[in-house]
Amino acid sequence: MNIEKLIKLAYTAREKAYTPYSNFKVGAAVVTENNNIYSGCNIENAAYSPSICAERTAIFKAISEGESKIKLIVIVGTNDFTYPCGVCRQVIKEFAKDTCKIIVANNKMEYKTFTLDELLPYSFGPEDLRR
Ligand SMILES: O=c1ccn([C@H]2C[C@H](O)[C@@H](CO)O2)c(=O)[nH]1
Ligand SMILES: [Zn+2]
Repeated sequence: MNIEKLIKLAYTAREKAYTPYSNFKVGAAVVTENNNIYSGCNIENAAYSPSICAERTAIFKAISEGESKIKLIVIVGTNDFTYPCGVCRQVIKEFAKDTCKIIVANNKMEYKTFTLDELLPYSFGPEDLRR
């Protein structure tokens, strides 16, 4: 699936965002190494801390369906470019292929592409526990 279609999928996922507290809606779409696609939105909670970001919703949907690695994630926020929070960067680290692309898009179909190393340098991950 091309990037434009994935961005559109993330826009559609964003429509489902449950954000009564922030009213900041985010959508995400991931492509797994098996070329399956999962999307997700942010889901907030009255107790605030149980809230989850769109990126983690999409990734956890993929993992819970038996996928193991993601090769691309697209993120669309409410206004301008929205970058993944630190927690989501760490979750991407856990499940990303080395070549994983992180694509941040705005509402005009414009997008920027990053590597995880750019967004999470000097990271800690699964390999650090295997030494
Ligand atoms: O990259 C981001 C940044 C924020 N949020 C969500 C968390 C919260 O529901 C709302 C405001 O922070 O946006 C995401 O889903 N992804
Ligand atoms: Zn996050």
